[in-house]
Amino acid sequence: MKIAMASDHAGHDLKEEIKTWLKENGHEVLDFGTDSKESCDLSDYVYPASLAVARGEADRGIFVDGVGYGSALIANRIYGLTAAVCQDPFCAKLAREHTDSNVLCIGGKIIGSGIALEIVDVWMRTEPLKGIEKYARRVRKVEAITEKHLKKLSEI
Ligand SMILES: O=C(CO)[C@H](O)[C@H](O)COP(=O)(O)O
Repeated sequence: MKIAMASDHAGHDLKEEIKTWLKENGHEVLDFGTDSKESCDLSDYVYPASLAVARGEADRGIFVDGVGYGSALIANRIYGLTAAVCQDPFCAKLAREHTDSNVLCIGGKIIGSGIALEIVDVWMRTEPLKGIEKYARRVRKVEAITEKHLKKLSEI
């Protein structure tokens, strides 16, 4: 898969570790920065990476900041993106199976690299349970809310 990655200073080191893991496991990474631990503003990196996912230039996104929420906040404002903050592999499994997330957000200040790589591994391998009606229905309802409140990129 082609994965768009982004971080701020707080997520930089973990982003680099995840990037290495993804490449070692046969994935392509589009790295939108940041490139150092110098203090920066998350949206400068997560927004362009989010657009890459929304445009289909990447299959999914993995964003890393201090706690993960800022990245999800930004990504979930973009049509077509469904970002989940995951703090353990169980969250990652359900974020794919139940809510079909296409962006994973992790907090570098709260998650060690060992558990982070487990989260990424599970999230990358897990498919949505589209055959189970209750999950499919819930995803459709979220899509209906999106249609009502978010603009498609082509309409902006
Ligand atoms: O976690 C974050 C957003 O979800 C950011 O990484 C965090 O807010 C950065 O804070 P600071 O500039 O104090 O390191």
